[in-house]
Amino acid sequence: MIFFRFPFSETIYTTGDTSASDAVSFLSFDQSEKLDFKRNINAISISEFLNHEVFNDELKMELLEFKEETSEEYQKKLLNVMDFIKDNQLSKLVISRRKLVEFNGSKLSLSQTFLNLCEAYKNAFVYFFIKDGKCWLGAFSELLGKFDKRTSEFETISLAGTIPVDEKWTDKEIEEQKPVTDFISNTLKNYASEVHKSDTYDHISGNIKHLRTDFKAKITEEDLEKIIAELHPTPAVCGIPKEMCRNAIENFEPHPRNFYAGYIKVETEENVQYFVNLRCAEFFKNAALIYVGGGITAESSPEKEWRETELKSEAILKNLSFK
Ligand SMILES: C=C(O[C@H]1C=CC=C(C(=O)O)[C@@H]1O)C(=O)O
Repeated sequence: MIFFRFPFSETIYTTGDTSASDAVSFLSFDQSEKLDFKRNINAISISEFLNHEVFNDELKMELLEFKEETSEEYQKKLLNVMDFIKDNQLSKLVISRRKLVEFNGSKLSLSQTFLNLCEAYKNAFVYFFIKDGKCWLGAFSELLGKFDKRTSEFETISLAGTIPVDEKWTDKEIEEQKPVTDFISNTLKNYASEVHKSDTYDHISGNIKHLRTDFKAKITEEDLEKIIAELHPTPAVCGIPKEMCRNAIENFEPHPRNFYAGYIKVETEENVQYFVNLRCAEFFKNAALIYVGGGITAESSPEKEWRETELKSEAILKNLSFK
C-alpha cells in the first residue's frame, strides 16, 4: 500500500491492482534494499483515502529494546568525526541519528499524519507506505533528478546548509553547499554539452531553510540511470569523496540508514522523477524512529549540529496525529 503527493500539487496518488510500467520504487541508502510498487498509478480523493484510516495498531512490527543516542554521545562522536574530516581534508561528511518517539499507548493515525505532512510541506514529495511489514512516512523536497521523456531535459538541484528561517547565512553553510554544487556540475558535464545553473537561493522547509542551486541539461534517455547512479548518494547525504565518506558513515553511525537518505523513483508515461528520502521516519506498532542528519565540516559546532537535527526532526514530530 502506498500513497504519495508530488510537490506543489493537491492530488494524492495510490497504486492500483494491475501491473503497469508506471512504478514507484524505494531504494535504501546503501542500495541493498529495493521496494517496488509496480502498479498503475491512480488519483484518490481525500474522502476515499480516509475511508480506510490506518492506525499504528495495525502495524505488525514492534520496536524492541531500542537505545537512543543521547545528545552527549552524539556530540562526543561529532568531535571524532571532525578530527577525521581534518585528517582527511574532507569538505563535509553527513552524519545521522535516529530519534525515538514512543507512543505510550496513544493511538496514532498514520493517514492523518500523511495529510498533515501534505498540508505543512507544499513543496515536498510526501509519501506513506506499508509493505512487507515495513511502514515509512516522509516529506521532503530534494530532487535527485527529473527526466522529461518528451524533451529529454534533465533537472536536478544542489541543496545543503541549514539554519532557522529567520537567521542569516554564514560562511559555514556557504562553504558546505559549494562542494555539492561542484559535484553535480562536474557530473552533469560528462553527459551534456551544456549545463544550465541557476543562482543560489533560499529553499524553505518548514522552520528551517537550505541553500539551493538548480541545474538543467539535455541528456539521452540511455544515460539517465547512469547519471542517477553517479549522483547518488549526493554530498548532501554522504560527502566527497563518495567511497571514503560511505565507509566513514558505516564506521561512525551505529545504525543502518535503511531508506533514509536513499531515493524514491516515480515513473509515469511523461517523466521519471527521483526524490531524496529525507525528513522521514520508520513506524512500528509502539514507536517511530525519525532519521535526521546534517553535513559536518571542520568548522562545525557539535552543539549546533545536535540542534539542527532536533529542528529537522520537527518536520515529522509536529505532524504526528494522535487521537
Ligand atoms: C541530511 C539531511 O539534510 C541534508 C539536506 C539539506 C541540508 C543538509 C545540511 O544542512 O546538513 C543536509 O545535507 C537530513 O535532513 O537528514
